[in-house]
Amino acid sequence: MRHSAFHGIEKTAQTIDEEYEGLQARSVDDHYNYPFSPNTSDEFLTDASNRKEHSLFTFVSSKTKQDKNKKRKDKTSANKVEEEEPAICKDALPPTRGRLTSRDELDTQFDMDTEDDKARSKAAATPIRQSDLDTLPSRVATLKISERIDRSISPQKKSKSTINSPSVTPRQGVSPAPVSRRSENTPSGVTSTLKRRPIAADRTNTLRDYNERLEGRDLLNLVVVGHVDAGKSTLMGHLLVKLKVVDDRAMHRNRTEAARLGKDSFSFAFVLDESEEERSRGVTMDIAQAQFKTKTKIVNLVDAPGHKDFIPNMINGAAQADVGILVVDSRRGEFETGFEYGGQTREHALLLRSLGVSQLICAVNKMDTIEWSQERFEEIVKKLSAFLKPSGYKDADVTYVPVSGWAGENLITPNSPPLSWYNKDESTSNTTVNGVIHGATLVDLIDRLKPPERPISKPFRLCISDIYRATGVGAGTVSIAGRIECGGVEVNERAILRPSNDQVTIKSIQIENTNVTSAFAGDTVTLNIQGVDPTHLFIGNVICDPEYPIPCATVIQARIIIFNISVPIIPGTPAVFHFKSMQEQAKIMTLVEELDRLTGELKRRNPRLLPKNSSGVIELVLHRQICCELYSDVKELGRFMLRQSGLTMAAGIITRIIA
Ligand SMILES: Nc1nc2c(ncn2[C@@H]2O[C@H](COP(=O)(O)OP(=O)(O)OP(=O)(O)O)[C@@H](O)[C@H]2O)c(=O)[nH]1
Repeated sequence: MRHSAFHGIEKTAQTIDEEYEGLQARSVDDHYNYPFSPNTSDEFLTDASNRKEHSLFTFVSSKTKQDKNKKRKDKTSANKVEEEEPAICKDALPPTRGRLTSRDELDTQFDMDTEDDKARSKAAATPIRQSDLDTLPSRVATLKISERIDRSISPQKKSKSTINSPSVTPRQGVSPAPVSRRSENTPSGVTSTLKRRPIAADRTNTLRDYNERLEGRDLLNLVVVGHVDAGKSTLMGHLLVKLKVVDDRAMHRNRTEAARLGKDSFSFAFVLDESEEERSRGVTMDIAQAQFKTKTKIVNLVDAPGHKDFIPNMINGAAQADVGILVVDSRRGEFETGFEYGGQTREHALLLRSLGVSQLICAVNKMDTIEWSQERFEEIVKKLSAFLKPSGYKDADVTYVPVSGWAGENLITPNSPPLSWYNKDESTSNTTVNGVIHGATLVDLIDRLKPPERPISKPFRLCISDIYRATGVGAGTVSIAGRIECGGVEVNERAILRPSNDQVTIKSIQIENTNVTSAFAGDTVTLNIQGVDPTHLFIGNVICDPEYPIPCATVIQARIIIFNISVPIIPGTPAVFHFKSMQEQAKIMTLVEELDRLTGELKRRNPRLLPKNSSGVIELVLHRQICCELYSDVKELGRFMLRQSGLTMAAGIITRIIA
């Protein structure tokens, strides 16, 4: 199955290409000296509506692998990309110089919810003034969300032409009214919300079915990231072919299509890059999904785009992942472009860690082009590990493997002659030296990944990442897709949509286009639901257990780690709040505390600013309600990222829901 996508993109292919070439051509010095205008003032966002035409990506829609044209037609919603893109390619994140940011720091700091913390939180509950909220620049977000729903969900808009009609008036009858800032549904100052839901006796059977479905394997959600053109899609496409997930006929079609477009070298990438636009440009633009099995794992694969323009889509994919593969191009100059000169290698690795992914396989790709050089492989391993460790990845959780996606070498079979230095002999194989397990193929390394804990005994929560118009499942049914974050759900169960509170019935559940009777935490599913008003449905909404509804919030307190930003964060700093598959306009209203980055101890209360590479507690106001949990309750629904001007400012966790 695939929820790949295509976009209505307002930027031309030419512009993307020019920027990409510019990126490659830029020297180190150019990169570091490039003029940078961070746009941290309100002007940046209030002006955003005027710049709508310049916004690169407004909509994302989806299709399935099996029937993409049909799905495109039926598609009922699209993800929006809310990023304001900078005119420059300066990396959001720093080159390797000392400490950058550490997810470990986040985890350790974030796990320190002491009494002192609670007292601090209480003291910090500064009231938010309405005038503050009114100044929130929101127009762009509002327009985009409205259009998306307008185009996709309302039943009268069936034809593709209507869907794309520019005459659709944003907000007409579909956009929810701006939320009241103190929702009656949300208890003020929530510090813990989540109770364990006892597993009902009648669920034991479905749990047994669930385990049978996994055939004794572990379920793993895996995202593939890396700089543009590192070879992610080719690598994973070829792996799917080798694992016979893609049959010969389909591969033959890909080869013919690639030849027709004059892009023969992309034939394996076409396995995952299915949209016409992706194929003709040779660039992945949105995430693609597939599933494959190894000896010990059932892997839900997400292939993320590498180009910097598509980082929001990459975040969307990474938000669903438990583990990651970071693909780097081993060619001299190409690795450096992605890693050192403002490419996406570092940013993707850091974003993954910030999203909670702690296990990483680094696939050193295109080894066929450098004659499988041991020296070069070791040089790249050294550079990557010097960066990944201070970024929060433990040595034991990172492995490195030399591969060729194009040649299909070292994916599932070892012992290729050029890799004799890697395979060595029996005595040295399977020993780990600095993250290199001699003799291990890519699939071996996937098999070695530790499965994450699945919180199936917590109340059901599914954060919607895609919305379709359901077909063949009865009138009034809508299909939503997403990953179940916790708990489980069964066919015919009732659930509630938050924040609208629509009561819904789960009519059917699909995993990989197959109907199942139940699904549990970790499963990526499509639910066909009845009873929902389609105009209430938005990406980022949560379908949850009606007895234990998820809290909604517009004002939260959070602990953040700040990246290598150019301008310090001050009260009033606007940001785009990236949370699961959604983005929302936000404003940092109050700086509550500055914390010691390493120990998490209080450095000062009410600081005037939070500088780069620091850590602090902030209060954040969101333009619209989001459904979230405290990090201490459900990690996946309690962490977020703040971006601005196309750059990542900070990663954070929700410590308190204020309103
Ligand atoms: N020689 C060689 N070429 C490769 C290898 N892997 C990928 N390529 C080529 O690299 C180019 C880009 O490959 P893609 O798979 O589209 O790269 P990508 O990382 O998925 O690109 P984006 O998703 O757009 O960022 C294609 O021309 C591939 O044929 C490899 O192992 N060896």
